[in-house]
Amino acid sequence: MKRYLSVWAHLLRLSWRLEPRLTCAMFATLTLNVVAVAGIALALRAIVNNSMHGHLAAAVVGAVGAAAGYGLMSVIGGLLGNLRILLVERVGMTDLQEQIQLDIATIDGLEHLENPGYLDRVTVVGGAAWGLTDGLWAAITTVFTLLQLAVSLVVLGQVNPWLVVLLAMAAAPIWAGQRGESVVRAAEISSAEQYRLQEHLFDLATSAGEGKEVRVAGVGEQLARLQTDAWRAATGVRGRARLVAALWRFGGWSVFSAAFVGGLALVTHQAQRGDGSIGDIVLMITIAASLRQSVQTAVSRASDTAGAGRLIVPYLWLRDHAAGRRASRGAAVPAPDRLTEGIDLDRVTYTYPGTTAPAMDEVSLHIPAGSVVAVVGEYGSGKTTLVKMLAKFYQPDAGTVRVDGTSLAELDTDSWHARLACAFQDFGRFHVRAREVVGLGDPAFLDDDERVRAAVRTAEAHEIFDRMPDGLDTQLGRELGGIQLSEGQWQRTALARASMRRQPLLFVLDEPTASLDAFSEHAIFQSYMSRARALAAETGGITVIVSHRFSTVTGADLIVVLHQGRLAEVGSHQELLAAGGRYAELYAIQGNAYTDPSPEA
Ligand SMILES: Nc1ncnc2c1ncn2[C@@H]1O[C@H](COP(=O)(O)OP(=O)(O)OP(=O)(O)O)[C@@H](O)[C@H]1O
Repeated sequence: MKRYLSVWAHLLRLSWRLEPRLTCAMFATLTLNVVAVAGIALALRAIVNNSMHGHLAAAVVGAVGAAAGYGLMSVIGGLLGNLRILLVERVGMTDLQEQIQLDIATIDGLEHLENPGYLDRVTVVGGAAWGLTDGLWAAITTVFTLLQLAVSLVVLGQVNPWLVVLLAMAAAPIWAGQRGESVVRAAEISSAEQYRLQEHLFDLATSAGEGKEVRVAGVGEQLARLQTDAWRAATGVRGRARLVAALWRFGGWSVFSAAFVGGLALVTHQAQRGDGSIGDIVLMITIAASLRQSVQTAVSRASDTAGAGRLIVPYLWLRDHAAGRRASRGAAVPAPDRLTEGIDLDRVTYTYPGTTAPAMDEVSLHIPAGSVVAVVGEYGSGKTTLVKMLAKFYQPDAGTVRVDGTSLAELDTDSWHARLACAFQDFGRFHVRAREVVGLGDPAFLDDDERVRAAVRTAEAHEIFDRMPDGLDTQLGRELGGIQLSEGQWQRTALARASMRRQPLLFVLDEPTASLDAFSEHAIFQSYMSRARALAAETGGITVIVSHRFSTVTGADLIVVLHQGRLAEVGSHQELLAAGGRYAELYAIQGNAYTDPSPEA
């Protein structure tokens, strides 16, 4: 509870710091709302009683008070809603959202983005800024609405203590409404499958992709019939549930109306007996009419507060996780200027969270400075995991990765990342301008068009960029009104991005040509081989190429063969062929597959 309150307190301080005037206006409006209803009711009573007793001046004062109260009431509702939205937009969606995004984007490693247990929380908290800030104002509004109810009850209680029962009765329509809603929700859940089915059938019948098969098979009519049946089944269940919900609401309102009539009779009787006044009747009607709305507001804002409470747990988890990761960095050693020895893996073992088999199993390997290393192996043998380990995206469960003798765990992550250049298999498709899609590879040179163009040339991507309608200003991605690229073209943009850093200590190409044709692949490997040699001479930088196609990596200094997370073999192409082991076998199979015409062909 203390930690929950600390989050609300933090958000309130944030609101005060960023938007002091809006925050004050919000509190002022809430305070006016507390007294408005009771004030109007008292003013109306004063008008009636004073008019009846001929006190004209006092009746006029009451009328002015009532008019002011009604004026206030008519703006307060809209004002509260608008102020709330403004505060959420200007505080939650700016500062808090930025802080959440920063935490997610700067946590060391990838576990929080890959491990399903973490990912669920990251997904929730990633979109939580609105709900959290709104939750603060929901909690404050709940408190003020309860105060408003308390004031109204005190005023009613003065007329007749039994009228306090009206409050409980005002909750009846709300309770019955919620019962009805839960019936509708249950019906929606039970008919969700039929509903999804009819949506799916509709998509099948109307989309271009499946439309081809639908026409060839001639099943258009059947699909339309099935879709209608599924629609009827889903809406039938939902329609009946809405009817039940309407009955619940009717029942709830009947209870409140009965209590209202009872209250009216009581106050009227009191007035007839001379214990009360006609003004009391007007006062009671005014307050009772607003009771249901106030209870409704208190209930719905309290439930919004509880809803936001569910966001607090993942939000606090993210804050703690990010802080813990930052603290565990310790006194980090900066990355070296150049590599002299190289990178060593010493019995490195790693199992992905939530899995049982290690993706890297006691891998020991020396990668000399300045070398070109090819990592090969079947699907799922651990190639990408190895390069991610070198990039310090994961901490080994056991064993150590050393860079020129310093454990990667001790190296400052940011400074190591600043000396990496990577084109990953699951490359990013950034919907930004052409200049940025490449320049983001080295933000320090984002606006350096010459450097961007050089990276484009290195990635052999100039043909794509030359054809862009607005050159480097071209927007990419159709959703943003930009041009659409093919998979191969997106991959080239990733390669160009990875080519922005001129002097990386580690240059990773993880299946950089998987979406490209054989001709492009050959040209790219030639280009990157000579770049790797230049890099080796300048900084002792290592180039790691992951590939399925053995024929493309024969020129590497060192070929690392992985099998089920273990190091199967390591050596040069010639050494591995001579050894006649797994590499030689797989190389022969791939060679035959490319050269032998298949019998069916
Ligand atoms: N994020 C992850 N969470 C859980 N398991 C993972 C994750 N990434 C990879 N794995 C598992 O780890 C093993 C090694 O995967 P990895 O991607 O390193 O293999 P790979 O050799 O690069 O495969 P491919 O050639 O298909 O890219 C596989 O069994 C894979 O299913």
